[in-house]
Amino acid sequence: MMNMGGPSTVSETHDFLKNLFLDGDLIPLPFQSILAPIIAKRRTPQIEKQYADIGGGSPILHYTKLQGERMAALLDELHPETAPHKSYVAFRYAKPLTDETARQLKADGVKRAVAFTQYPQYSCSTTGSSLNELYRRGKAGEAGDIEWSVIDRWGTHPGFIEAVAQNIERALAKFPQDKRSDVVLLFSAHSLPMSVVNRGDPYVMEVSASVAAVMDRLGHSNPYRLVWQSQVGPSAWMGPQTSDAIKGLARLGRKQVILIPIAFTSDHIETLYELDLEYVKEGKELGMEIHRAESLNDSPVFIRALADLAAAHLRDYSSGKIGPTSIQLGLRCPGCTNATCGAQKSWFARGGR
Ligand SMILES: C=CC1=C(C)c2cc3[nH]c(cc4nc(cc5[nH]c(cc1n2)c(C)c5CCC(=O)O)C(CCC(=O)O)=C4C)c(C)c3C=C
Ligand SMILES: [Fe+2]
Ligand SMILES: [Fe+2]
Repeated sequence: MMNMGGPSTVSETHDFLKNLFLDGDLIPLPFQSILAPIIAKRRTPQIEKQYADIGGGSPILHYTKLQGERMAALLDELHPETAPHKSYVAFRYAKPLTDETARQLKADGVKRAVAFTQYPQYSCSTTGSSLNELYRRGKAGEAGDIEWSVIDRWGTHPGFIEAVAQNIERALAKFPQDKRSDVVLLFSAHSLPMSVVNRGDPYVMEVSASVAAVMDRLGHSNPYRLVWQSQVGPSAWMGPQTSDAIKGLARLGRKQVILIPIAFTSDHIETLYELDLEYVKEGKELGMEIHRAESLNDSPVFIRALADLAAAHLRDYSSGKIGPTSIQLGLRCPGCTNATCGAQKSWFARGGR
């Protein structure tokens, strides 16, 4: 279960930020190993305060473990040929880090594993970075002798779409019935720098596909937009920004809104701090009735979707219908200049050999 992770306690915030700013696949910096600790140190107090305000840490480890354990139990029933199944968590910036998990796989004598991204939509900055790190560890022999395959994206899987749609329906039910069809559905995803979008990163297209699939499932019952949040730094990022969109809707008199996190499956500061504490509050001050759809967290519909995805992957892989990775993973972004991306894709295409 690959994801970025988050500080489980406030005191882990600094190490989390340091690992994040050290990642050249996410933020390429000149003199990275010198600059990263300086930037991390400078940002730590502000981000620590945000984690303190949402209850003292990120719930991502709790939910990822829970999702993985429940998925593995379902998988034993859905695909008994490869049972027993066991889930491991490999985070990119928080414990358990990918190198620690690699050593655990080796110690447990694992011979077959699926690198399962927990980001529904693919970006080189997220899933790509996790795969690059796993490739480095695997190639160095840290994970032992494993036959690898990869589930690298699943943003339009019907079970995932169903789980999101059900959470939207629950949020819609909070509005009076006669006003419900006027409520604006504001899908919000973490933004990307335009330099990454223009390199040909598939994330914006894949998030859009998720939104289109959710709206199909809802029978296009409401007006909607896809907006982008959490940009950092002075460069140009994908817009419109979520906070500007909320203010704009208020100005236009569209004062009933549901915010929907669409690119992350468990709660984190973007939902609990940025959406709930900042934007929902801002919206209310502008006289809006604004609610947030819940994150997927422990949604049984979502966990069943993870198990279905894994079962289909194992079945199709065993029968030779699919290779170790999706066909789409094999294509580097037209503007990619990161040699690790190329080496990583070839390594996983050979099953990690
Ligand atoms: C699908 C989700 C995410 C994408 C895509 C993404 C790209 C991306 N992020 C940065 C820079 C930062 N991200 C930070 C924190 C952070 N990012 C995501 C998700 C995605 N990022 C999450 C869930 C978090 C954790 C915070 C939380 O909500 O719990 C940070 C650190 C926080 C800060 O200093 O503000 C930075 C920096 C870039 C540059 C990027 C694409 C290239
Ligand atoms: Fe981010
Ligand atoms: Fe790349």
